[in-house]
Amino acid sequence: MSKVLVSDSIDQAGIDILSQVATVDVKLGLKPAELIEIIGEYDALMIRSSTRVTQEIIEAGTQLKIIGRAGVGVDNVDVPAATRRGIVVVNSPEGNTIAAAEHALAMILALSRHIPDANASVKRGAWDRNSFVGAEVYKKTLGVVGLGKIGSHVAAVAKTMGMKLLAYDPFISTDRAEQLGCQLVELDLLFQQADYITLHIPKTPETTHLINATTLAKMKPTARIINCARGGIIDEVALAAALKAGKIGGAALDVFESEPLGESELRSLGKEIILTPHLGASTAEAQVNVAIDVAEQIRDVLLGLPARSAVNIPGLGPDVLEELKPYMQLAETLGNLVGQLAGGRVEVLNIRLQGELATNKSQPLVVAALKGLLFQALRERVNYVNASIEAKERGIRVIETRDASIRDYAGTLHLEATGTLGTHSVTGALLGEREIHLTDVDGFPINVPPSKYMLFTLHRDMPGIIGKLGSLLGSFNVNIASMQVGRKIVRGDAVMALSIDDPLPEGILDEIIKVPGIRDAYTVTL
Ligand SMILES: NC(=O)C1=CN([C@@H]2O[C@H](COP(=O)(O)OP(=O)(O)OC[C@H]3O[C@@H](n4cnc5c(N)ncnc54)[C@H](O)[C@@H]3O)[C@@H](O)[C@H]2O)C=CC1
Ligand SMILES: O=C(O)CCC(=O)C(=O)O
Repeated sequence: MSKVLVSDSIDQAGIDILSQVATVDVKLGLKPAELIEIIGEYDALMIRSSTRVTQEIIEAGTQLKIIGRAGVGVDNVDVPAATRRGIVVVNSPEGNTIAAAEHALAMILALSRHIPDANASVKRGAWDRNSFVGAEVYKKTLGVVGLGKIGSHVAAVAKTMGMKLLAYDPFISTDRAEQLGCQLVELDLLFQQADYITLHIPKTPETTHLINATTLAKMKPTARIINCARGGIIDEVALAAALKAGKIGGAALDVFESEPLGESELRSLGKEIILTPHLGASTAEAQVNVAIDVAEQIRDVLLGLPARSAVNIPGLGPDVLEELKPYMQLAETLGNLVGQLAGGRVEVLNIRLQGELATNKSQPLVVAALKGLLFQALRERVNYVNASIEAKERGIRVIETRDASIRDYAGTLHLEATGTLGTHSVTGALLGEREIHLTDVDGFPINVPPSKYMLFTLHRDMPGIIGKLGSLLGSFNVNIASMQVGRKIVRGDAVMALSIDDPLPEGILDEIIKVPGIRDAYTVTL
């Protein structure tokens, strides 16, 4: 049974899902050295934001197949190191969107009305109404930096509070911004005009210290900055200095350059600053959402299925991936089959997407086919993450064609590869949305579900051949589960596809080829 290590606190709903397929160990508060010492035993690691998954940890995780981040930001995971090792990194892109957006909105209002300090003052026994005169957000300008999932929700709610919205996001269209009631502007203009600036961007080299002494100097002296995105987007030293000097009006921070926040000037400031300990995603609802979302993906990957929100494989929306998943399994099975029929050293893999598949995104299917093709060479080391890189390193060229015409099935996938055993092709389709069927081998029509052990023969369609093959297999104690012959013309060439219960014993292929009429025989394990 697989083993999963959960090293940050995760909702029980996630643990329950993982427990369906794995032994789950929850070990919180591990020091890096302790994690390095034990990670080698685990197939999966599930974290939130406290565990830093460094290259060293990834290298020590010799069995690791997947790292699941129960949240959005994966900046606490060395994703390139994981990719190099073929480890899938998944997150929950939407599970905590509302929670983080509502935290930012709460920060805006709490900062405007001095709620934390007023509350603390009453609790101390005072009744001071003069020190806490606030400001209204109505008709004020909110500058949203990053109009993605969280930024959009903040904008939508702020709009209903009567705020004027400016937004900066170089990757969002004017149309989308307009739909949200935002005016897309350059960053400098947003800094100059906004009364509130809320950050909803990832931390990248471009966004690190985006808010610094220079940009702070462009803002209104009354401007309030909210950061519920990532620490390090704001230069904390510059922010503390600007607040002290009255160059800006206030700040509310949920995230910090270093977490937990250590010694910091920020702690010494008064009601102009609100600090929360990275609580953006800390709602009961969000924690259930992210735990389920990520645990399901870990479960799927441990079962050999693709993950819907992998950050280090060519991404597709979860809906598209969910729809493509059965076809990805078809592609992988066909890749594995054609790879074994063709033998090693495949240089070109031809993939034809037929029918409804022709209009689909092909990349996941190509990746899945390559994963199958390379399985014999790399076994468990090949996965959806590294299949393309491994194929490229082996000089395998992929040629993709599309044919939208519908034949017998809504969508079929045809793979052809040339290797040390010659050129071979296989075609497959889905029956009833999920059931894989082989519909063609080497140009001969068949209709069989793939099975773990299979035998294919190329033979002359003539009386007695099936009986002879059956007797031969029987003499080697090989039990045939099913058999089908595919032929184009009567008494011409034909292909026989047999499902057998056990692997074919050593040496039997040579005997099969000696049967008069049989020209070639191949055995595969799927
Ligand atoms: N405080 C907390 O507990 C939480 C924090 N987060 C953080 O919130 C941030 C936003 O998350 P989502 O909205 O889910 O992400 P998202 O990916 O939906 O949106 C990010 C937006 O930032 C934009 N962007 C990227 N680079 C930019 C740049 N240089 N300038 C301006 N815009 C840029 C992108 O185009 C995108 O629209 C992330 O950093 C995430 O890690 C998310 C959840 C909880
Ligand atoms: O797990 C958490 O509480 C942090 C959430 C977060 O920062 C994120 O999802 O990016």
